[in-house]
Amino acid sequence: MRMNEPEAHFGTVRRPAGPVILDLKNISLSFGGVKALTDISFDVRQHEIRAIIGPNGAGKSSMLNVINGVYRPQQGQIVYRGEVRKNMDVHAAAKSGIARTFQNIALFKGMTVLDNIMTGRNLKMKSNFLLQALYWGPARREEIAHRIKAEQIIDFLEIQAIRKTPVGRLPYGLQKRVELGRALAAEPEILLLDEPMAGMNVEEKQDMCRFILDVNDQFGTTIVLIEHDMGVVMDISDRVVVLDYGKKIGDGTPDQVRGNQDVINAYLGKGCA
Ligand SMILES: Nc1ncnc2c1ncn2[C@@H]1O[C@H](COP(=O)(O)OP(=O)(O)OP(=O)(O)O)[C@@H](O)[C@H]1O
Repeated sequence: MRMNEPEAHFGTVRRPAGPVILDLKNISLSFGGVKALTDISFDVRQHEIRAIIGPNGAGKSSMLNVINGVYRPQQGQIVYRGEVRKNMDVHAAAKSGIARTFQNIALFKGMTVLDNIMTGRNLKMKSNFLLQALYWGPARREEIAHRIKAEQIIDFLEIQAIRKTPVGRLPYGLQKRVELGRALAAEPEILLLDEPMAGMNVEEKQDMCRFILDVNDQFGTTIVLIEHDMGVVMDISDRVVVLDYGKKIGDGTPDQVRGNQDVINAYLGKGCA
């Protein structure tokens, strides 16, 4: 639907998707006797918004955890930016430009919004611990540069008014926005979002949709997201992959997936369309 030509969404014009940036080939992952993923293959194109959907326990979070190196699949291959990734761990994934948010917010609740977003810059910091502790010379200049970047993200996400507020005091929807900000602070090439709208009211969902589309459009960030709200998924995604019991049962544009009988059956069977 939106692979080759930009379309208007929430008032923005989408940039066209580029070449394949992430290729997942025949991924299988088990936990003891539980098969979380069985022979899953799909790819992600540069700049696209790629959704992973499926009923509870389908393997969606496991898939994200494979992509960012939390889990190592027993079988299969991951090709990122044309290179087969071996022994990927979370740190290596983050360093190579893959950032994520979590289903349950993972922020430092006692710290301010600004400080939480600054933690997202850690991987970009070059000066050593001693220089940072002394706040001297290069460390000071670096800190200032990182703060400027953090402030730009705060402006982009329209959270200037709460930049000094401890995150734990914020309503849930704003905490989710701060979490997005922290992931953006790493300037990722691929952003993995695990249920970015979970627990939000309609207005908060609309805001989050707009920010996801703006991130994708203005920074060119490739986005892979898990989301249960079908309206949102079908509205903002370029392509959707559907999992059920750890197997892939559908893959295509929102229209193709909507008309896929296996997908309809899986959702009707679980009663959560
Ligand atoms: N760390 C783990 N140890 C054991 N089993 C796990 C682990 N993580 C996931 N599983 C199992 O793998 C399967 C897929 O789980 P996963 O959380 O990936 O599904 P999901 O589609 O994200 O579900 P939900 O929508 O409920 O979050 C489930 O049967 C789950 O119990």
